[in-house]
Amino acid sequence: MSEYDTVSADVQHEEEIPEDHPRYQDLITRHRIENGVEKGITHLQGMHAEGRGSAFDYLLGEETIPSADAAERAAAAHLLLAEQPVLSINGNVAALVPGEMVDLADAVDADLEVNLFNRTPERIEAIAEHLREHGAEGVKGLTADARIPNLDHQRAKVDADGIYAADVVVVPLEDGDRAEALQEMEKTEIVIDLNPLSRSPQVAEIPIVDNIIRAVPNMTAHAEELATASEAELRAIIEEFDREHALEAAEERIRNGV
Ligand SMILES: Nc1ncnc2c1ncn2[C@@H]1O[C@H](COP(=O)(O)OP(=O)(O)OP(=O)(O)O)[C@@H](O)[C@H]1O
Ligand SMILES: CC(C)(COP(=O)(O)O)[C@@H](O)C(=O)O
Ligand code: BAL
Repeated sequence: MSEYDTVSADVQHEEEIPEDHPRYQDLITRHRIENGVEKGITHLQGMHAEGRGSAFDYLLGEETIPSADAAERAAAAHLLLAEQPVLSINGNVAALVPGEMVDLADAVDADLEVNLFNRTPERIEAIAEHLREHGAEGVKGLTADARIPNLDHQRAKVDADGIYAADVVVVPLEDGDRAEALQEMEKTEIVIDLNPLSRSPQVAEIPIVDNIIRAVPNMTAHAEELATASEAELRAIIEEFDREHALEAAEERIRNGV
């Protein structure tokens, strides 16, 4: 029996959730994680991670705060300027925003790479297939012929022509150790994480403190709007972005509601 067999098969479908429920988006999110576990793409621990994120989102007011929108615009600018951008996909990301990640990859000409903390061949293949079902053409992460230096564990496994070679990497819902190790490789790291105190946003050049469900479509919208911007304009957007302010503004909203 696999760990997934212990999860109830009685998973509600999204369309059964009343749209006028005041916490509709949070309910949808929970159900997507539950469905991800059922399908073998999300690890059971993904539910704990979702619970942590959900608590922070509640305190943020379940909205994209202005500093997060600025971070999402700066992230789009970085991705458009990148030579080899890669979007990292774990089991939670695959369950929550598969089509949206494919759209972002298309908008900025990035690769998608499956990169897991709880790595198994079955989950890697199931996630790659799930992304393909949502329109992805080439999915990286299956070759795993390179290692992130100074990082023990399965989570160090990456593709030599993917995350290993990337100049800009989007790492949503990332663990702090891997975020730090990628930072040491001198990559421009864009982290999406609802906890501004988590180690990952703390080390990222662009910390996005927002729910991935809102952040990714907003990054794509910014990228589409900036598609014809000059290099100087994109660099100015990046220059203007203040990462310390973004982290402080998110913490202030969570602690004091302002
Ligand atoms: N839907 C979501 N959107 C954005 N962030 C989320 C979402 N769901 C969960 N998170 C965040 O993703 C992170 C996943 O946890 P993870 O174990 O990878 O990091 P951690 O151990 O909490 O922190 P650290 O980065 O210090 O290791 C948590 O910080 C959680 O708040
Ligand atoms: C559950 C997860 C957020 C992702 O795990 P995976 O899909 O295996 O990369 C993990 O990093 C954790 O915090 O426990
Ligand atoms: N994400 C798995 C546990 C951690 O290192 O945060």
